[in-house]
Amino acid sequence: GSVLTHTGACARIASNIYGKDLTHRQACTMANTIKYLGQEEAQHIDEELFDEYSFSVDQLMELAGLSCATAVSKGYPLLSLLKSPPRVLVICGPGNNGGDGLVCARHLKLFGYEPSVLYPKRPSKQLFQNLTTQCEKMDISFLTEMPEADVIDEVYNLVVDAIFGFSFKGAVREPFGDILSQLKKITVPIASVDIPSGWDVENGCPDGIQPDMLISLTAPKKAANHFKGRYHFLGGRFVPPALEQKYQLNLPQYPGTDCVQQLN
Ligand SMILES: NC(=O)C1=CN([C@@H]2O[C@H](COP(=O)(O)OP(=O)(O)OC[C@H]3O[C@@H](n4cnc5c(N)ncnc54)[C@H](OP(=O)(O)O)[C@@H]3O)[C@@H](O)[C@H]2O)[C@H](O)CC1
Ligand SMILES: [K+]
Repeated sequence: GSVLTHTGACARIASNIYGKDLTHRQACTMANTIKYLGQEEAQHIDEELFDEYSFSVDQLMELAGLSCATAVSKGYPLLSLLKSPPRVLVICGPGNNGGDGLVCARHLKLFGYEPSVLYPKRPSKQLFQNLTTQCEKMDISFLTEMPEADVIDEVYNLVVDAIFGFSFKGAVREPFGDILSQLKKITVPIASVDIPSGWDVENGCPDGIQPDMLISLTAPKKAANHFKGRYHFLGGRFVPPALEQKYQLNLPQYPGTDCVQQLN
């Protein structure tokens, strides 16, 4: 057939194959055929990484959190920040998404940012205690309560949302309802880890938070179809090729040795 530009290829896919009501972003996704995962599929892949491939949570969390800090440094470089010192608020939830946030905070500190962490519901597992100690020992401050939206806008350059990931279900329970309602009011950018918190993992949430950056880990989840922010990154470069093939993830090639790649 004829040689098509990227836009032309996406337009053809949108109109000829999948119907005319696709956005350019959706058509791109299909043209590149990277798979967007449902909730159960994401959980199966996660289990398989641990049970069949013998990874430990610590290992993958370290790579996931490093990816997040790297994506933040690409989207919001230190020299571009409007407020000095380069403060970043990292909000961590009670599961592994929150663990990714703690790792991200530690790497952001190493990159020269000044992260503060809000970690209101802490699991008793040793892993999370260790990650908390590592942050404390690096002089990362832990907040005792969620700042009001206007205070966040005044003090911080951006917020990393590591509250909920692919295991989120049902109506948001406190204290996270209050936290998310403040996040809906802020004007500084939000960078969401894996899924914008409070969004249904597959269907999104039209009146939820609207992050400026999404860092999808392993592979995007279906909710990413509803992401309208400026930066969509893929991170978590740890998927063994056989697992990628089994689930037909069709991950795009990471550039060189980078741990993240920008999807759009
Ligand atoms: N394979 C990978 O790519 C890896 C991804 N990682 C990250 O892990 C998360 C998934 O982590 P998981 O621990 O399974 O779950 P979450 O962090 O999404 O959330 C679980 C906790 O959230 C609570 N929860 C759930 N729903 C609600 C709600 N409606 N209101 C309030 N709280 C809620 C839940 O609480 P319970 O009381 O139900 O226990 C859990 O405490 C993935 O997204 C990645 O970010 C790994 O780091 C590495 C491998
Ligand atoms: K999140």
